[in-house]
Amino acid sequence: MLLKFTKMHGAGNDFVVVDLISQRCKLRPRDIRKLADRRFGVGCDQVLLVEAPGNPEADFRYRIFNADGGEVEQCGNGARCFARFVRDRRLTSKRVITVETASGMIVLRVRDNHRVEVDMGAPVFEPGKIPFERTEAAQSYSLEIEGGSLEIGALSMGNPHAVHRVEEDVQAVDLAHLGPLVENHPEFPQRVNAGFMQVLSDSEINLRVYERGVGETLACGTGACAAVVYGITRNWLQDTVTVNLPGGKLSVSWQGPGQPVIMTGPTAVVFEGTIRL
Ligand SMILES: N[C@H](CCC[C@H](N)C(=O)O)C(=O)O
Repeated sequence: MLLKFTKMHGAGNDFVVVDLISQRCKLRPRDIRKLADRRFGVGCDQVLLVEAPGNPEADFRYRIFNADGGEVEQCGNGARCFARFVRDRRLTSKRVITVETASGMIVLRVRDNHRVEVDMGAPVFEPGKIPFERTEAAQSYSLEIEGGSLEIGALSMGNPHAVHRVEEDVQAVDLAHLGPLVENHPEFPQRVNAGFMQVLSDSEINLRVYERGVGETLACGTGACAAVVYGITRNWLQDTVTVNLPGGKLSVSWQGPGQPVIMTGPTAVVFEGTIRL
């Protein structure tokens, strides 16, 4: 089977985007893994599928698959690239695009210079909905790791996040060692994205994310949202924050519980291609 795709990235978090409206084909997990494979395929952190909506309120359905082939609920950097992709391919001329995802509806607003603003919806703190095996929601939790403990915030942005504040330079964190220990911690039954943030001021953080199903990525949109929400709940941050990630900067705003998290950032098209699956 020949499949047309577009390679894109949002602040270095890279994607293979496939229009399944114009091309009718069924992708199995092994096809997703091949698309994402950086040697035997195209190579990306996530594969994004563009489909016709099931919900009449939505313009499109947006499905997200990690490089390991697993389908996930949300991808913030991918949502921005999704908006650019559907307009570049003339699937819509709208600048405000409503999209159906596995974790609910999100709204994409196309801004200038290929930047896109995403209403990511409200964060969820109930442990059972993250999911995180604790009985009570708390501002922070002590996670037992290798005989020690890590203080984390835990919340869902549609997908699960654990965020730890480091006092030192975030570049000094041994993410290759700590990341998988958090990602696969038994108290996160669907695994978790592990964020490590360094607070520079009440309006700027450095962040690195070891993503569930991928490993460390150059940027994580939902991870940036989760880190800012955690920082605001701990009174370390005010309501609009610049998030410096290894691959670029995102702007994240949140006005408090029950309110949506608004994330704005860049999109880039790298190349278009056809792959034989
Ligand atoms: N690895 C994430 C999905 C992609 C999230 C990230 N790329 C973003 O921009 O939000 C998960 O398993 O929940």
